[in-house]
Amino acid sequence: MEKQSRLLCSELCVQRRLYEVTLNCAILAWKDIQIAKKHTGRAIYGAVKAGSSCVPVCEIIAVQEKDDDTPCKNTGKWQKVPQSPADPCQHAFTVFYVERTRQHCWWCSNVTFHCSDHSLCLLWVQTIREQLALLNSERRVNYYHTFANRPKSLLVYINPYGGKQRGKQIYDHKVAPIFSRASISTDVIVTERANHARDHLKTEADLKKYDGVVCVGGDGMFSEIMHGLVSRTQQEAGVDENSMEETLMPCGLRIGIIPAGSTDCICYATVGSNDPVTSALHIIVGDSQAMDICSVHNEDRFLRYSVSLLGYGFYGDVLTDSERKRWMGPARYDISGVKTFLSHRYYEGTVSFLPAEGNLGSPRDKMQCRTGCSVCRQSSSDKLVSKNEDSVSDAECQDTWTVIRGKFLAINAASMSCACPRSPKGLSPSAHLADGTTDLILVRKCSRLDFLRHLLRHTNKDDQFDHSFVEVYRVKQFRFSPRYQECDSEVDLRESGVTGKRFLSQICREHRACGCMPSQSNWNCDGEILPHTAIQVRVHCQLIKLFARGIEEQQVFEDPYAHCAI
Ligand SMILES: Nc1ncnc2c1ncn2[C@@H]1O[C@H](COP(=O)(O)OP(=O)(O)OP(=O)(O)O)[C@@H](O)[C@H]1O
Repeated sequence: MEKQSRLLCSELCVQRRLYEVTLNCAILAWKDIQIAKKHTGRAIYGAVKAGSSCVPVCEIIAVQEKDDDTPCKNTGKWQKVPQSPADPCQHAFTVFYVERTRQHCWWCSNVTFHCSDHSLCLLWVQTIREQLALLNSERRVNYYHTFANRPKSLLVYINPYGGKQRGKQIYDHKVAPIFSRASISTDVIVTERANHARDHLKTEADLKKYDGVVCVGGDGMFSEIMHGLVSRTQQEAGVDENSMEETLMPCGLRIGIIPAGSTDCICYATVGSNDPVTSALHIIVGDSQAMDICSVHNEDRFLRYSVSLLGYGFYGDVLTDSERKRWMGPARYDISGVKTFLSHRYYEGTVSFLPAEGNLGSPRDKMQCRTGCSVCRQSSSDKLVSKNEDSVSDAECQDTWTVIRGKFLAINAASMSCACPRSPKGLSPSAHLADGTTDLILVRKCSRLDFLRHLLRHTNKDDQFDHSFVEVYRVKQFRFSPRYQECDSEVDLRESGVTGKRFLSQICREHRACGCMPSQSNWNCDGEILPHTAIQVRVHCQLIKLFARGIEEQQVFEDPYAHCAI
């Protein structure tokens, strides 16, 4: 690692012990002078070992000069302000910074440095602020990651009814105070109805005023925001969303997710936790994680975008059933899951897909998408090259489509691992967030016991694809058509939201041969039911960016002082 030249180095007090405090453009480090004399061992980042600690400048949230008459931050108690000019605690400044805790969670820690000289105190505050300001004017790389600009102004949408209906409380108590500490200005809109945020983003919002959009809610709320932003971007670029062939325009604004829903899968897959403070800190430090989006069409009609799961058969049926049990709360997913499993329905149809080529790995290569993922980085540079060279488009590769007909218990397309606390590995553990592909998983008709074995493997270490009745492909596009084509009356029923008994009885009337087994399932598109079963799906590489950095690997840090050129 390249050594950085020192900007400041002073002897300052922390809790009345003398520390050598050093700042360079990458790191702020402080070392207990007495302890350091005794120990020469290596220190672990973020932990106070052998009396030394450090924090990367890009993870400093703010620095504040401490008023003499405020309570001491470190003890929370009021302390007498020393009068003697020689008192080393007379002037102080506090640095707020990111500290990692358990399981990818972050929290806002702080340390207060004291000194006797006011001008020295001011110099430290000013120099740290200058370094933070530089983060906005240049892209910096820390140990693992390139940082984009920190946001200064955000548009925040809060769903007050998501999850346990605590969205507003979570934002007001946990997020707003740290945004304000980091001097981020916000315009907050508490939604009044479903699709309020989507419609506002699509038509009204003055997006030029903001550096990002924040969604406080669950996956459904995120989907609203993503649809609003993607559609607005296409409108402004004159791109027709109904045309499958059009290349969609990437969105300029990043999206932050403050988790306040029931499942918060997208947040979990992109940050590694569903903790609101962690997400707020990722927003403040200006993280940037690109993400693919699938467009879903029926013929020449755009239906929806998807970022996580498109599921037909099992997951479609679970969602359809659970929608009728909304009054049960989150328990409905378990009940509908068991019911759907016991009904053991299979569906006939044809799946065609365009396989991913090149260095995009395979769904079974056990390469997990993590911060700075090399597969996603490669896709990003491939995307740039193909844009510049106008290379072979997917449309010219028509002859490589693969066609599979059969009876399926489930057809799933996972554009990310879909890991969540219930299924820590997710539906496709090696799926990538931003490689321009989706993992198409076909579970063919099999016995109930075999299907149960497959489902259980989502929760243990065994390979869930290692069954004769499961196939998995990494694809760029796919199509599905059910064996029994849907008639207009079925689509009308779905679109008008009439589901349940009436819908099933309609199908059973039309396909008497199947007894009470419906001939078609529904597509579950990121938790929404699609009105059509015959769909065409195309993955758009890195169409949006989130204020996230993907899931960080277990950290092994080097000696912070190695970077300080001390
Ligand atoms: N003010 C509102 N009133 C009613 N519904 C709303 C409102 N604002 C947003 N919604 C809708 O509520 C739905 C569910 O919200 P959200 O995703 O935040 O929570 P959830 O469903 O509990 O969590 P998850 O999606 O993670 O399971 C979203 O689809 C969104 O469109």
